[in-house]
Amino acid sequence: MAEPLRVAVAGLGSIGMRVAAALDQGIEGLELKAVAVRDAATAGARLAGLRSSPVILPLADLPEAADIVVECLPPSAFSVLANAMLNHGGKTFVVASVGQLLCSDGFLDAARAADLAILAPSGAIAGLDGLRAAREIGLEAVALKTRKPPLSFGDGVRIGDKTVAASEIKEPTCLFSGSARQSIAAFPKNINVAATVALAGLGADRTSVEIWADPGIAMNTHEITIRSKGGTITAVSENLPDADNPKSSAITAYSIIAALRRMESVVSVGS
Ligand SMILES: NC(=O)C1=CN([C@@H]2O[C@H](COP(=O)(O)OP(=O)(O)OC[C@H]3O[C@@H](n4cnc5c(N)ncnc54)[C@H](OP(=O)(O)O)[C@@H]3O)[C@@H](O)[C@H]2O)C=CC1
Ligand SMILES: O=C([O-])CC(=O)C(=O)O
Repeated sequence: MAEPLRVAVAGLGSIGMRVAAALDQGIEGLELKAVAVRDAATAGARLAGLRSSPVILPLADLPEAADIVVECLPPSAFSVLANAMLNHGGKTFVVASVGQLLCSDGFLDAARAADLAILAPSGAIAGLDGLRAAREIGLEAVALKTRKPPLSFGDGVRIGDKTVAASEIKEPTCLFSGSARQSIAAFPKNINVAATVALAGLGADRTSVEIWADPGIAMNTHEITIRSKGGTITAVSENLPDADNPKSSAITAYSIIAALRRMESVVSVGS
């Protein structure tokens, strides 16, 4: 039997902790070998419930220790890991902070040159299967409308050049309208899904995005509308905010776990 592939998880927050726990529970063909945390003093508590004993390493050392590195970091920590991945060709980089792929100039070209495989799971959005097919027949327009409860943007919500308390937003309020690239710059922790849609479809500048804070909803809601020569697809995801981090939808971690499970499965459905 082949040796299991070694997996490292970067960042043990709301998403990373669930991914590490799933690997610990067992995903065929994969083995949790290493993790990176911001503060080593918290690592013991985070790893206490696991059966396996992954080594705790600095971010930049993860690529050496693993065949697959799963990034679950805040956007600000992404580039340290991404640059380290470039020095380790032939590995797989599974990315949660997908927006950073649009922000890092030249990273995708460098990854191609380094034979680095980048995998962006669907995360908090559904409908990418249809988007991929529509791209093949001929895309005409792709639009993403994201609505979240005000608290999903944090205590302070940015509206134009002002920041207001989430509790002060009493009606649906448009926070942003523009391209996917601009949306990531404006809301890096809230709209990675725009980058995922852009990469699968019309690109960062031709994918249009609206972001709304809506006190009337409880779910992080993403609606994607795809117009192509094959017709129109509309897909709506209504996601529970993650209990540990309401900016992120709870389903996101499970999309990464599902992507890891697919790597070694005999049948691949819906790709
Ligand atoms: N693709 C998608 O559809 C989605 C993507 N996301 C993105 O996924 C990413 C992870 O989200 P989430 O888990 O909710 O975020 P969290 O803030 O819950 O977790 C991030 C973790 O990274 C840790 N960390 C910070 N700096 C470092 C460092 N230098 N080295 C190692 N660990 C570090 C933090 O440590 P500490 O706890 O000590 O601060 C924290 O535990 C974010 O960028 C988020 O925007 C989110 C939702 C959907
Ligand atoms: O989790 C979500 O609903 C979406 C999100 O934060 C992101 O795309 O960054």
